[in-house]
Amino acid sequence: MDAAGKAAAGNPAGTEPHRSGFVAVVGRPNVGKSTLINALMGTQVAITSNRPETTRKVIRGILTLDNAQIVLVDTPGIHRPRTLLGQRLNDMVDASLADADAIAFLLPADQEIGPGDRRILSRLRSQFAAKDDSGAWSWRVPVIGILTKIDMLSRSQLMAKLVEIDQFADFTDIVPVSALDKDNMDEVQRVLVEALPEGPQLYPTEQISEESKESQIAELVRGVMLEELTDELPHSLAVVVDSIDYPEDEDDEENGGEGEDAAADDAASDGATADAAKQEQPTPEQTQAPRKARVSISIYVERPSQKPIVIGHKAEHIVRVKKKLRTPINRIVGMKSAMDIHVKVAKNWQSDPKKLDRLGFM
Ligand SMILES: Nc1nc2c(ncn2[C@@H]2O[C@H](COP(=O)(O)OP(=O)(O)OP(=O)(O)O)[C@@H](O)[C@H]2O)c(=O)[nH]1
Repeated sequence: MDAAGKAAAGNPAGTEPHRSGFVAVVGRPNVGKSTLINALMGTQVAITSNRPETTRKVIRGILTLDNAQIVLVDTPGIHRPRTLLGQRLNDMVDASLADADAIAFLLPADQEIGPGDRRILSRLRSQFAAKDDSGAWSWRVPVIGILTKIDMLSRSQLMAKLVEIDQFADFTDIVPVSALDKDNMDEVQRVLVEALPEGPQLYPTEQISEESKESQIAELVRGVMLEELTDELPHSLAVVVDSIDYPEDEDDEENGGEGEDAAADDAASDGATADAAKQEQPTPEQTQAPRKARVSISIYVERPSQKPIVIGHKAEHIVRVKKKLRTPINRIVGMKSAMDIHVKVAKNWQSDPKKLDRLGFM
């Protein structure tokens, strides 16, 4: 009996029980996890980019409906760890899977099922499935196969793809979707709700994310930076929001002083960063406008040679990041804000446990 059948059987009066729980969204890099979560949420909670492995933190979107609350756990791309960072990312995936009530396994319509998908499947099976006497796998939690990006397929290709996915794993259900075209989103939502156990609302209705303001801003800055950098820099970029100072905190001398020192350090190190530092100096307008929050952001690269690439000619990347993110950051901070962005070098941070801790990859 499916989840809906069970619910109806246990609920003779016919009123739908309230359901709630965690849905782990898994899939290989670039499969469309963030886009799907955003489309389900109807608001920007997870970053998207056309480059793989942009999702480095587990971000939860909390979707509150009349009959259910779905807590979406976005996972970093599951991949073979090559660095300590890779290992920690995989640990995060384990942690977000461990308390999952259901799993949404995303497979892209525009690519063949490949070794990456098989690796995820075997990992899910080892944690969530058992083989019965006949050799068939049965899941301990519902595992929904979601075929993403179906706008890229013709109708006949779609049918063939659904058959292929059906043969790939014993999914509890399979739903085709295009998050980009908002095609079949209602069905995804319905199937996810049905996969969840009965339970009360877990978070207040107005809460859409468990992320702190600092992490939300850091993710946004990182996403826009990756778009800016196209192919120039690999994923050796980490972003940390050091502080958000509201106007009443502005006379906190320690924070203000640190920001200026960092800008001065940047200026001293090379010409390109001097431009950026100039951009970072508060303008007279900023210093006279105390009703702005001050957001202090550090962007870490692994080598000094990467700094000018990140900053760009005449600090063009920094300027564009600020321009693109002004409105979303004002919204997160809750008032008008000014960004101080400093580009710093943390040598080999991807392999240094202490640096990883400091950069938030605990
Ligand atoms: N055509 C099409 N493209 C999509 C769709 N959903 C996502 N994409 C594109 O696929 C790319 C990757 O999407 P993301 O949502 O960032 O993928 P992700 O799985 O979160 O990626 P990682 O963070 O690397 O794990 C982006 O260029 C999206 O615009 C879709 O429904 N249709």
